[in-house]
Amino acid sequence: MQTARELEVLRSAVAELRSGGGTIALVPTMGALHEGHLTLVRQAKEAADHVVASIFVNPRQFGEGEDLDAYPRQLARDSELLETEGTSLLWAPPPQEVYPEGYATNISVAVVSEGLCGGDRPGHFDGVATVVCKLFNQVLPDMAFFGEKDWQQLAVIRRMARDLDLSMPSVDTIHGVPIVREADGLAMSSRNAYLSPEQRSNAAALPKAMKDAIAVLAGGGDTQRALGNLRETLKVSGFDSVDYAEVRDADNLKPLSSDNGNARLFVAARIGGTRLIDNMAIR
Ligand SMILES: Nc1ncnc2c1ncn2[C@@H]1O[C@H](COP(=O)(O)OP(=O)(O)OP(=O)(O)O)[C@@H](O)[C@H]1O
Ligand SMILES: CC(C)(CO)[C@@H](O)C(=O)[O-]
Ligand code: BAL
Repeated sequence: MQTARELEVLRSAVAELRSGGGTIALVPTMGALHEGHLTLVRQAKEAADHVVASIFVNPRQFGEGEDLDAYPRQLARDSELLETEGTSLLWAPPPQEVYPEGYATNISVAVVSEGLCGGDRPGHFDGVATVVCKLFNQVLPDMAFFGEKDWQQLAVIRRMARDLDLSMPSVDTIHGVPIVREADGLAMSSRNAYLSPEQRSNAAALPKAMKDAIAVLAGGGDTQRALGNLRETLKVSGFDSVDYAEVRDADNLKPLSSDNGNARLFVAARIGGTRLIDNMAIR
């Protein structure tokens, strides 16, 4: 597996892969890889001839006071994991390669970015859309893979690809991969590493409380009452606060009645300083 840290090197490595005539799948990440990321890589490998993975902790998607500096960086370990999975090329640029002196462009996707994580993290999805558009243009992949853990992020990226008429990849080849969970149900996330053993054990209350709420909602129970109970359960289970617990349309992310077949439950909650997110279909 080749690692590129400069755009020029990336472009010639991608051209080399292309010269064999095969297809390319891109898997964008911020590193500190876990089984969730590796599942994306495996699905990408099944779908394309070559997998290009990126590792870039994108400063533009972190707000003031967020964990940009603390975010785990473990490039050597991540490279080994990617190589073992048969990744062809790793794109791991330093920040100045992505945002050189004078960089001035922002991509902002309205509507799907509003509320949920977009409400709690102002500017976050501008940062995501901007860097993902750049990654797409840098690699020009035939397809790309993202996790459904970050469901709103996936909706933002698809909206951007549709609105900007992107063709490499086109919106139809932006694939979502179901959430990979730990044995106790907690969605895998690089930020789980911030949790103390006690917090980690308490964190399992999040998927459990969501499943309980879904059982009530799918049975026709009152939405506000079910969401209120979910908030209460999280608080008594060791969570410090709940940023949001909402039912929304799975596709356009507009608020939706829980008896609609396309309804999905979205929750973000904090345990110590760590913010965890999850989402599940209501059915
Ligand atoms: N548990 C998971 N299941 C499926 N996909 C995942 C999972 N965790 C992360 N991903 C996906 O991997 C890609 C890279 O995500 P990222 O590097 O931010 O990891 P993360 O674990 O989500 O980290 P964070 O803790 O910052 O949320 C994204 O498309 C994300 O949705
Ligand atoms: C898509 C992404 C790599 C953009 O920085 C990031 O938001 C992530 O890892 O989910
Ligand atoms: N996994 C989404 C990236 C972020 O939280 O910044």
